[in-house]
Amino acid sequence: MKLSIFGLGYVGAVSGACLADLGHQVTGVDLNPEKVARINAGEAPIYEALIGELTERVVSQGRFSATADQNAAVRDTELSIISVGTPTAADGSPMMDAVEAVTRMIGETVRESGKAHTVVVRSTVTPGYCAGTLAPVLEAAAGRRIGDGLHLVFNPEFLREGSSVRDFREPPFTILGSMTDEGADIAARLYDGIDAPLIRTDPGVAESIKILSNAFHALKISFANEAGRLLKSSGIDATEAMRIFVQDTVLNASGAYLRPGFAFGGSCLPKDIRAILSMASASRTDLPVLSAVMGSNRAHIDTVLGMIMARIAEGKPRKAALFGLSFKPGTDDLRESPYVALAEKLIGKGFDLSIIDPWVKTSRLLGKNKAFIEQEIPHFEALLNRDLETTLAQNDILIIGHASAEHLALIGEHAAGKTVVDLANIAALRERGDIDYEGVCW
Ligand SMILES: NC(=O)C1=CN([C@@H]2O[C@H](COP(=O)(O)OP(=O)(O)OC[C@H]3O[C@@H](n4cnc5c(N)ncnc54)[C@H](O)[C@@H]3O)[C@@H](O)[C@H]2O)C=CC1
Ligand SMILES: O=C(O)[C@H]1O[C@H](OP(=O)(O)OP(=O)(O)OC[C@H]2O[C@@H](n3ccc(=O)[nH]c3=O)[C@H](O)[C@@H]2O)[C@H](O)[C@@H](O)[C@@H]1O
Repeated sequence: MKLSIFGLGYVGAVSGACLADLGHQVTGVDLNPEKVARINAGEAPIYEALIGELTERVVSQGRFSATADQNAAVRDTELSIISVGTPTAADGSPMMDAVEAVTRMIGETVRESGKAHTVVVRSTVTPGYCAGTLAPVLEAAAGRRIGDGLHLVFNPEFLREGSSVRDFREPPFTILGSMTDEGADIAARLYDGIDAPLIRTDPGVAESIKILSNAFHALKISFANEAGRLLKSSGIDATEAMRIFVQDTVLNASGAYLRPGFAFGGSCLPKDIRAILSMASASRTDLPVLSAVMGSNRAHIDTVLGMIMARIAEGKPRKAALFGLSFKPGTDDLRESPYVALAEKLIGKGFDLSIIDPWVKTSRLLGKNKAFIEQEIPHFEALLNRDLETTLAQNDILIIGHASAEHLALIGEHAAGKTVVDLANIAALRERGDIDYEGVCW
């Protein structure tokens, strides 16, 4: 199938390369010329496992290219995927401007061409949005009704950053929330070759499944972390309790997101919780549990800050090394990273902080990711990835968010006599008797 993808961020760049790999002819479009140039040079605009080599291969095979010419991309293809960003607006609701602008442009282009076209929305939207808001926009711009050679499908994406190519290839399910049967038939052809249950439903149900999944992930993490804080206060090993707890797959749906650890973050879970809360507020629906999730997450970061400040109260200098800055290992995405939040709090308390994260290379940061870290910690480049040996030698407080196996080995060599605040449950550190060790939930 010849298809276009609008928005070459995590979702668009990964979907574009993976769909090209499935045999489709893919044209990517982005407003950011650097992302377009990178794709055409065979380079992925994001940094994580597998995507670099996959992009290089499908671009060199001529199956994936990028352009800034939006109209040509629509004219030359039969289906357009929308995967532009939907960041949080000031009132907590997701900003739909980019989704709407792209939809309008697609509609106007198909009005001129007179050809059939299918629009597949992959960006996360609030329940009811496609049928209630986007369909009228598309129909008005195209000058035709949906069903008249024009289709609108909401097709949620479930990939996780850091494992996005694998997640694209092995999704839990493929959901097509289509306004027409023919639209679902056309969109289903995208995923020929993907071995996952294919579920057809209406757009509102599909939109709900996506946003509820993310809310449930955040809720589970908060639950596991609160369990961790509670059990630690009673001297009980939360890791062991939850290790056994998740073995119940009869009454508990899955063990994912239920291991106590550090706070959650990233560009999706916090954003989608805010989207749900703004929707609830607009409809005057009281959601006491979901309203508390972000507060619980912040309390978790403050608990770790408290552990570190307790050492300062004991006389240690305000100087620490933080391992891990991206929101999780295996990616350089810093957006709403809880490690950035922790770093910012420590800097605010006057710490001389060194940050080590081999995944984050300042020269590679782009777009919203770059803007986020520049706003949160303007001088981050000066703190990041100083010489590792020197950092380990000069810091008495080591905070382990995430670190490579190689770095963990070096940390182990330098840890004797130091304070280690472990957010990642590193057994090799936890089991040692010669360090001032404190785990976040154990
Ligand atoms: N990052 C993730 O793991 C996942 C994200 N999602 C959802 O997918 C959507 C996209 O997320 P990301 O890829 O992370 O966003 P992103 O912020 O990494 O990328 C969005 C891209 O859209 C581009 N863009 C904005 N307006 C445009 C326009 N008018 N025309 C063409 N390009 C335009 C931006 O320049 C940017 O490159 C969001 O709704 C997000 O909630 C869904 C599942 C997973
Ligand atoms: O809609 C989205 O954008 C995506 O959001 C999340 O994906 P992502 O944010 O990339 O990564 P996750 O692995 O879900 O991690 C999110 C946060 O939760 C934390 N986490 C994850 C797993 C866990 O067991 N515990 C935990 O604290 C991570 O460290 C991270 O801060 C969802 O999990 C994806 O299914 C979804 O497609």
